[in-house]
Amino acid sequence: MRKLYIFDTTLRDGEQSLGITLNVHEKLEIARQLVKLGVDIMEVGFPASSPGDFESVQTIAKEIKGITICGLTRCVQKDIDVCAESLKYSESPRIHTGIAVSPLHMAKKLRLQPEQVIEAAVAAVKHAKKYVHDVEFYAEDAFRSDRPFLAKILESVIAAGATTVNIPDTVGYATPWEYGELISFAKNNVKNIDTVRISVHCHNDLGMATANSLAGIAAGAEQIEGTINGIGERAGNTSLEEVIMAIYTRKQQYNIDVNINTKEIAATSRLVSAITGVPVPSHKAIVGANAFMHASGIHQDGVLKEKQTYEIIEPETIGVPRNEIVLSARSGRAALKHRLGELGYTVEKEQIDPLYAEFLKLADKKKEIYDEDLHVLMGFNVGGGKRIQIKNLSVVTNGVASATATVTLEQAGETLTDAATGNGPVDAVFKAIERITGKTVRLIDYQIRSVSRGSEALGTATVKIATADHHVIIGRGSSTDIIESSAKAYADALSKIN
Ligand SMILES: CC(=O)SCCNC(=O)CCNC(=O)[C@H](O)C(C)(C)COP(=O)(O)OP(=O)(O)OC[C@H]1O[C@@H](n2cnc3c(N)ncnc32)[C@H](O)[C@@H]1OP(=O)(O)O
Ligand SMILES: CC(C)C(=O)C(=O)O
Repeated sequence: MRKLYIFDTTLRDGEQSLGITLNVHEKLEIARQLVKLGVDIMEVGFPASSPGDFESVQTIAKEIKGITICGLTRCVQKDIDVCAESLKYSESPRIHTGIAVSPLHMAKKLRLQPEQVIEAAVAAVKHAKKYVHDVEFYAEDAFRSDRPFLAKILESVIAAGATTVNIPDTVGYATPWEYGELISFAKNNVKNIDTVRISVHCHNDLGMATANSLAGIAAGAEQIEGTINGIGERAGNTSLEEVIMAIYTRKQQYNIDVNINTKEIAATSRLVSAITGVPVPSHKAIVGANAFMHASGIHQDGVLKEKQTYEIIEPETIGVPRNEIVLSARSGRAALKHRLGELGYTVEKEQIDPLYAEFLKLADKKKEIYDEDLHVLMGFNVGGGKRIQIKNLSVVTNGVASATATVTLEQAGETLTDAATGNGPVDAVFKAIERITGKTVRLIDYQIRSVSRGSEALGTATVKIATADHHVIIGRGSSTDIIESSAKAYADALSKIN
């Protein structure tokens, strides 16, 4: 069976999604989960882009072992030097360098002649080879390139030492049959292509990234690049979980396999969504909340008679266990621990009592506790070591555009109370928290959404703030009361300011 290499770029191209900036701790947490998932290569940043990204790549290169760690560069010597420096401690470093190859990009963006582009590409690959053996070359906007020129530049970089060639559909313009043809073209027309690995990298502008990637794989590509939940520049990248499960589910027919621990897919998707603040649509393939729900009578009847009538993937395969026990305020620690275990959480002995207390508080407000509630409970209340914790709050609204909030919070072991007015309840709460903590920030974004089911569904608030030195920080908080969620989210964000 042919092996397909999985190249995850959640921490590079995924982070290029509008509004996402991850700090080193957040990137490291996702990187650790990607190891559990079993990806073959992870691209973790563009080290020359900022000192923060350099630090993230360097930290991941130091901490994450047993997997290839990759950094992106332009065909610019300084980018490559910085990238090599950031990857210095990796056991298996890869430099991913490249340049645009379409007539449009070369003429209008790079303002270079095609021959100059080839020179820059060859020089970059040779320069990267001075540092690492494993050099991937990307031919940006390859889908809109002139094919003879594409063949020429790929031959040149292979001769210069590239070990993988990436043939992207940078702007998501291809259709599956055309993208398959592009990969076949490269296989049949580029000298020595069989000495390197071909990689596919697709964007989702026309909603075809997964289909195009599969067409590329069918045409002979050995590596697929994508992101968890499909996040990325503009309409996003190929969703890795979709390609992985398409290959996994149909491996007998296509004779291709992936070396992925599929049981970690749901957990990885949840973590990426929680850390980036980008929600997963409920109908999203594989990881959407409804992906394994059967709503209409004929389907339910079919599934009860034989699961396979409407189920092509068993939810357990991606780490979503079937639920046979109902959790409520009448459940005990054993049932709670059992279900959390099924959902993939390890609960230490000393965690169970505080966790159970939180569980009961929630269960008293809700009839039934769903898995989504448990994920929130685990994410926000256990082992988080949050330094600012909301203890109490009350809000009085005085007309349509004015409110007064009184907040009590715990910060560094002290319990503090203050009040503030604002142009609405949430604004007043945020101002009261700022007064107590003495931290003044700029609110860039604020969102609230329901994350569970039932009449008292949990609302999760996500706030994005910018500090005076322009660091962007995301905070989250959940409660059945949306003002409390908002307060918790704000406190969570302020807790992360150094
Ligand atoms: C398709 C992709 O996803 S590519 C990856 C995108 N990622 C990023 O852009 C990372 C974040 N970017 C950055 O931090 C900055 O843009 C930097 C550090 C890379 C460059 O910053 P600056 O030096 O200020 O350049 P700026 O961004 O204004 O313009 C890009 C320059 O690189 C050139 N360039 C673009 N791509 C390449 C390339 N692959 N190889 C060589 N040169 C390139 C452009 O032509 C332009 O050159 P010019 O200034 O001579 O016109
Ligand atoms: C940098 C390259 C690989 C890229 O992201 C693209 O072409 O979309």
